[in-house]
Amino acid sequence: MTHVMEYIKKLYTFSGRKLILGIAGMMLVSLLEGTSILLLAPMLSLTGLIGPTSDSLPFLVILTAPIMSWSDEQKLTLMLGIFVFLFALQGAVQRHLVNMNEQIEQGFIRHLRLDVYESMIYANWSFFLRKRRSDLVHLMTSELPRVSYGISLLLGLCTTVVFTAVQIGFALYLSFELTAAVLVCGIALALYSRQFIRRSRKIGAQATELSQQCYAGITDHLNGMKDIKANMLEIQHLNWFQQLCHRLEHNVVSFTKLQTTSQYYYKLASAVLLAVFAFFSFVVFHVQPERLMIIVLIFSRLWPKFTGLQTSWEHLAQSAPAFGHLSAMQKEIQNARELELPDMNSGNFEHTIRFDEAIECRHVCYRYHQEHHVHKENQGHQAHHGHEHHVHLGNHKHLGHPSPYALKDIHLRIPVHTLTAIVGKSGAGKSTLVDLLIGLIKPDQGELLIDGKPLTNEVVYQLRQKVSYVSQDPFLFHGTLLDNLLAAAPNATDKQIWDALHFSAAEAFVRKLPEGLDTIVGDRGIRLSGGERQRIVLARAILRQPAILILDEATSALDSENEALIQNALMQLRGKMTIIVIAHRLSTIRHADQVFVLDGGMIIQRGGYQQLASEREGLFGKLLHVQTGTN
Ligand SMILES: Nc1ncnc2c1ncn2[C@@H]1O[C@H](COP(=O)(O)OP(=O)(O)OP(=O)(O)O)[C@@H](O)[C@H]1O
Repeated sequence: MTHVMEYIKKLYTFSGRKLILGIAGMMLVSLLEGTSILLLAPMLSLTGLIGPTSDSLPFLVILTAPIMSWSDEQKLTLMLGIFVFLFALQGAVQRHLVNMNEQIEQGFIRHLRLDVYESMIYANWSFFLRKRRSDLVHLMTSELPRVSYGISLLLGLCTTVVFTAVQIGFALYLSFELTAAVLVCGIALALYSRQFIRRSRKIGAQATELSQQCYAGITDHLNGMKDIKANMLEIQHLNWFQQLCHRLEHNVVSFTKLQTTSQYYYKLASAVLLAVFAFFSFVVFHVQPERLMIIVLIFSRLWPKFTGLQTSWEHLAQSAPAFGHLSAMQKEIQNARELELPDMNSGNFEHTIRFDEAIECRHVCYRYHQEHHVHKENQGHQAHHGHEHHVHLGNHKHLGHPSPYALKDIHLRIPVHTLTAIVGKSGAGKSTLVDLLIGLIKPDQGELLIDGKPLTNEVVYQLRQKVSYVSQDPFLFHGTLLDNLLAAAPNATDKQIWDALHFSAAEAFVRKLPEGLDTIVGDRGIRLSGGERQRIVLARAILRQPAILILDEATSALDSENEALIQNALMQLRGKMTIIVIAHRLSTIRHADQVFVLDGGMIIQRGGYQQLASEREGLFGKLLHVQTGTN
């Protein structure tokens, strides 16, 4: 419950006085309701249902003294009038408070949701490398609503506690001994019911784990649907999902069973207690009927409150693991925060880097942390066998041996307005080097310089503002072609858009589409071919008019004709833009000003294309030989 307390504090910080006001208001409502119940006694007395009450209910004497001379009819009218007034007032105040509480609750949830999303979006890239995307989706769409529900329960619980306390006060006034006896029984039952709370928490923890697995599995399956279908793996995935569904079902049913059991105990206790009280009141204490009637009335209102408190508490305990999970994730996300994003459009934003000389790497080393590998293994287990998934929260926890260096002693200089090519075998470290050049990951050793100045946290966003990066796995979101293009440059004109499409050799195919720029591209651009997707993403990159254009295997899916068109377009940008190209097809980098050849995370060759091509014993020469078949 520590995490629940943490969020109560946050709620108080967020809502401030309103929260206290809400609780105070609820006290007033309880008071009004209590008073209106007390009024039942004089009413019953007036109607003759119960006898004279002066001895047993002293407050009646005080209440009825000023109207003693009135006729019974007048007294009853007044009593009924007050009764209706109190109930109406109580209803109105309650209505207002319920609305206010809902506003507090929803406002807090909005604040929480935005806070998590904002921290997530500003978390560094390393965070995303070690986290499963589905876990983040799960957090936002499943755990947050559970926390929201928990907060709503908590507010309800506060209200019920206040309400019950006030009613206990009235009951104590009416009959101290009997109310005390009810309280002792209530407390005894609550203590006995602690086991239900413990079990609720356990069920809640299971619910978190199962729903996390469900999100992860479904995401994996949907992402790999083509492979699943093509390799006829449907049955395996269906079996896995069936098992998970059984566990989810069992989880929910167990919680309902637990709740109905505890409610049954409370009901049973209520009947037994009422019978025992009635018996002792009549036979042993000889309590007058009117007092007994009021006590029964209060008991029948008080006991359901106890039951309600128990039920809410169990629900809260069931949601508590979601609070714990959210809290841990929030801390981890906060720790991974890259830096505050400056307001680029504000007049105060100062561009301290100009990038008019070069980007340099000086003796840079980098390695992915070992936990990534562990994480990858877990993903497989989790998706297919439902094994428990251990997530390391807070500070990085390194398991096993450190992973090998993905980059070792990288020393290079990329002058502005040149075309630089990075080549090497698969896994050589090319993409890692590019991630490093744009500050997505930070070197473990060595440094990165822009125009001779270190690339610090403060300037990394300035650098990225100047970069357009086309990754190996280009991303298009579900929307029209135009939406996707405008995402990068919202103010681009029609001409700029068509120029960019022309540049990326996409103009012809877009013009042929029946819907043109209004064509919906589907999830991740699934309705386009691989090559079409690459060309649209390239157009989008150009539309930003970047100072640095980075193409990571950006034309790998293109036919030679379209690739040649793009090569020509890139040639025209030479001298105007800094271009960094990662390519497997060496023919595409023939015009590069300089080439770096990577192997095992190290630069093993560097120089001009022709120079490297002539070094036949070098890796570049060998790769070229394999690709062109020349000697
Ligand atoms: N997220 C990651 N976690 C752990 N190791 C990684 C991660 N990404 C890459 N690696 C490892 O770092 C090394 C370099 O990978 P990188 O992706 O930079 O190679 P690459 O030269 O771009 O390969 P390719 O040409 O196949 O894209 C590889 O050994 C790879 O297994």
